Amino acid sequence: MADPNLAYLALLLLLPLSILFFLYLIVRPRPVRIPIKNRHVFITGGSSGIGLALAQQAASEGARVSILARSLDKLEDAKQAIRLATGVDVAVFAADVRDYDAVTKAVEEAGPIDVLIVNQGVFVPQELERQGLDEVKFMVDVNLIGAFNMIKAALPAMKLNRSDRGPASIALMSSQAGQVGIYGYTAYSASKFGLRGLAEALQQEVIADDIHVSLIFPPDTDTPGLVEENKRRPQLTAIIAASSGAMKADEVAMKALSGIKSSSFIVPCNFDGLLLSIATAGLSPQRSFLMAFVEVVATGIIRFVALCYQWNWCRSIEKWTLKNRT
Ligand SMILES: NC(=O)C1=CN([C@@H]2O[C@H](COP(=O)(O)OP(=O)(O)OC[C@H]3O[C@@H](n4cnc5c(N)ncnc54)[C@H](OP(=O)(O)O)[C@@H]3O)[C@@H](O)[C@H]2O)C=CC1
Ligand SMILES: CCCCCCCCCCCCCCCC(=O)[C@@H](N)CO
Repeated sequence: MADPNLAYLALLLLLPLSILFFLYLIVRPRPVRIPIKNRHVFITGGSSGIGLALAQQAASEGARVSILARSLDKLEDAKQAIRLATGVDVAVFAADVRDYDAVTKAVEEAGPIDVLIVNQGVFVPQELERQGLDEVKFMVDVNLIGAFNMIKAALPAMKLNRSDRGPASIALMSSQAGQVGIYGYTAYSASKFGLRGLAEALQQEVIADDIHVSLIFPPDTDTPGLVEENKRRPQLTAIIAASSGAMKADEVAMKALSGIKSSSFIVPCNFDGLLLSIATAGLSPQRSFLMAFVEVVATGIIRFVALCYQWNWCRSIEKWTLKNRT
């Protein structure tokens, strides 16, 4: 005689397994591998911090690498550093991403791109009430409009002969502050949230051309940019941002590159980032059926954890305000 407990157990196992199988059937777009070796990787903001680490890793994996930034001096220094570390020469392009004509010229000179990494970014933290609109516009222009300029300039040649050249990637460097708004980051968070809208819509437009979009979400990362930022970061910004541990530029570059290679749409960089990505999954594509399963099962409990973070942040703001109000 069959044990009824066993029957319950079988049912209990059957439910998650069938959800898993269902997700395996339906996740779209399907994951693809995006090779790096012998391909043209073009990195904006490639002369410093995360971009420089990405350029170095891509070069050491056998890619043909181009880097773009404003200062030619910093580009030449980066080129030298990459040559020393890898023995590989990268091509450098001095242009401001806010200048569409300059960017178009650079992209034409560099030749058709297989992997475009839009990584340039500026961050000037400040309460909106105290921040000038010039700084607000600066961040939106460089971080968001700069991404539009780069993609518009690169896309036509990226699409050309794609079927002979294999799958391509457009990766955008967002930030955890592009998944949750943080005190002192009104303009910065808006620019980075903006990249998400751009990326979700763009992925639908270019999937038929075998182009795969990735959005990367690093926490605080030890770079020259962060050193500058820290000189004027409001205390509360630092307190709240410390909710996610800091990373090294090399670690972020490694996570980013492996996310790009596996064509992941959302690329978190650490464990808090993974929780954050599940909490904010929304209607983004998820190419991994395993991650899709984790999202389906864990979203409720992670929302609970997210509300605890909000509670904690609000408490920090209250305490800080009490202490600093005369
Ligand atoms: N460091 C951090 O804590 C985090 C950073 N990020 C994001 O990662 C990206 C890289 O940050 P990070 O490595 O710290 O930055 P850095 O400040 O160290 O480097 C920024 C790079 O972007 C270039 N750049 C800046 N403005 C422009 C422009 N208008 N046109 C072309 N290039 C430009 C810089 O060169 P030049 O000045 O010569 O133009 C430099 O190469 C940014 O998008 C940032 O928002 C995300 C999360 C955390
Ligand atoms: C559901 C559970 C969630 C748990 C984790 C939440 C952690 C959020 C921390 C956000 C930190 C934002 C840092 C931005 C860094 C950056 O972009 C700058 N250094 C550049 O300006």
